[in-house]
Amino acid sequence: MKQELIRVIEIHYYIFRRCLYEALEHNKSQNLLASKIMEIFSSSETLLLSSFSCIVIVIFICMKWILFDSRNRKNIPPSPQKLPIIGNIHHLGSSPNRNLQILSQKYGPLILLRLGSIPTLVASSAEAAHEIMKTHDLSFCSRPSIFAPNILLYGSKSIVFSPYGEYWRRLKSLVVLKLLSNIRVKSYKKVRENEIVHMIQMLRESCGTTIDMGSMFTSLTNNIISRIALGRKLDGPKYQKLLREFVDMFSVFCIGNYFPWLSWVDQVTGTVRRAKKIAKEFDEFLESIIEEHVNKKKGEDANSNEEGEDFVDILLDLQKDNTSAFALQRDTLKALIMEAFAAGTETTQTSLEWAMSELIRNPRVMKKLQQEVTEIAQGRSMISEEDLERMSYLKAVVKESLRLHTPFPLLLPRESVQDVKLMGFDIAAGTQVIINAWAIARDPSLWEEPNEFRPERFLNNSINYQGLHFEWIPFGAGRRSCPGIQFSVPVMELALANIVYKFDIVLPNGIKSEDLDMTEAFGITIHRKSSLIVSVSPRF
Ligand code: HEM
Repeated sequence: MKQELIRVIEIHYYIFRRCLYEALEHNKSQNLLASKIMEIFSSSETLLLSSFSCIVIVIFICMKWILFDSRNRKNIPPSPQKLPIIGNIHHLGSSPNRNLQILSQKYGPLILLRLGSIPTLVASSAEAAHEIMKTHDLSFCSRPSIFAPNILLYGSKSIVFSPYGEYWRRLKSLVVLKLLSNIRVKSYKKVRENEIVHMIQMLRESCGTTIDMGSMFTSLTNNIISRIALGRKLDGPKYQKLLREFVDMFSVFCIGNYFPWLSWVDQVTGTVRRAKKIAKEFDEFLESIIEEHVNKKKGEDANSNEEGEDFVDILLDLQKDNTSAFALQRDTLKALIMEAFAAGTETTQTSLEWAMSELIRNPRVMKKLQQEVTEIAQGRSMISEEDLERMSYLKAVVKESLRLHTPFPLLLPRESVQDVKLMGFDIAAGTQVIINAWAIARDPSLWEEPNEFRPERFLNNSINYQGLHFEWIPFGAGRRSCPGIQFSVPVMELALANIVYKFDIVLPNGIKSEDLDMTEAFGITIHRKSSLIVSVSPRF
């Protein structure tokens, strides 16, 4: 090695001298200068100096060599073949959860993809999920910067897409303690029950004809969230449309999400303009709602709203609270309200639609559920939230449906904040992380007959919503887990219990229940591709 180094220095020094000589020789008029320079160059000090610079160059080369070698020695998770420029984007296809499941069967539970220019780790086993969201939760607790929330949520000022840090911590604890606490969510019981009565009325009116259950569940969840968040319903097709566009914007393809340096293309394609237009309209609407609340508070009749305080009321009070360590800016307030719509409506609506689809396709389960709710209701006109506690089969139905139809099949992307060793692999800081919760929930080594709808598997076991059992994580786990569980689960349970209690449900035009189309469509959530059109008839 030493000999080689000396030889390299000698050769470089010789070549350097030769080149200089040739270059100067070329220009005859500079001959004198050439010989002068060569003279200087041949002096012993210069020899020393140039030898030193050659050594520096060689050390630099060796360092690079060593570094490159150590990088090579790093244990990187397996990767399927990449295409030039796009990397592995083509592997996602139109059903990323299914396609990534297939890849994991070939390459193992941890795969490293390159989506455009973004290194992306995909985890597809309960063990990998446990390692990421529990053992190394702190290393994987950030979120990547994504186009839609940057525009729609005031530069990602809400919780979901905030990078990990003090701002996110304070905001999350504020929301968990003030907006989505157990007591607070219970206080909205009247709103939920009231909207369920309204939905049952719609179903009753549809008897003798058909009804689109998906649209009905959309109205139910929109009404509940808007009454709780804003104090009133989003009446009129204008706001319904705006809300639809707002939610849809989160699943629009943006080149900037894969190639940050190409985000200008999203300007050219009009995606940015469209998002800004929606954000502006939503902002104007929220401003008018906030003004309404401020004016109402001025004429303070504290309990004038019979539904109690809504989210805007609570947040405005927090804004005025000088004792709070966290100054709540107006944009943050609006981002939190928008987030409730973005995170809470489509997820709950989709879950309800899938649960109802599975009940229709599985008459045995439907019958068993109807027996349970009828027994507990004891002839009362409606099932109340208090009744739900005793409905263990209903709870199992909801959990089983969330297992087969995890609304966010890949959860929400995370990002590593530091280099970390994960199951023997080296994961670099800044790697995007996807957890295929859908694949885990259908893993045959964890679930018997995983593609069957069998609520019984959730009876008499301890799997709960808290994200402690990594084979079933529809709400995520760890620091970034969903704070909206207590908000959405009672809505799903109450809606399903009352529908199956009051009605028998069949598919129209004599379509057999087992022929119900269950094709999935991938968007912000995984939802039914076709509408769920049914006929209902009263049970008594
Ligand atoms: C069926 C209904 C719902 C499902 C399946 C669901 C699922 C999820 C999932 C998978 C995550 C990411 C967890 C992770 O990264 O580990 C999440 C985050 C979140 N969810 Fe939900 N969610 C639902 C309803 C709601 C509701 C009703 C709200 C609020 C009203 C809500 C607010 C949030 C927020 C704020 C976060 C971000 C947490 C963070 O980044 O720290 N979710 N949700």
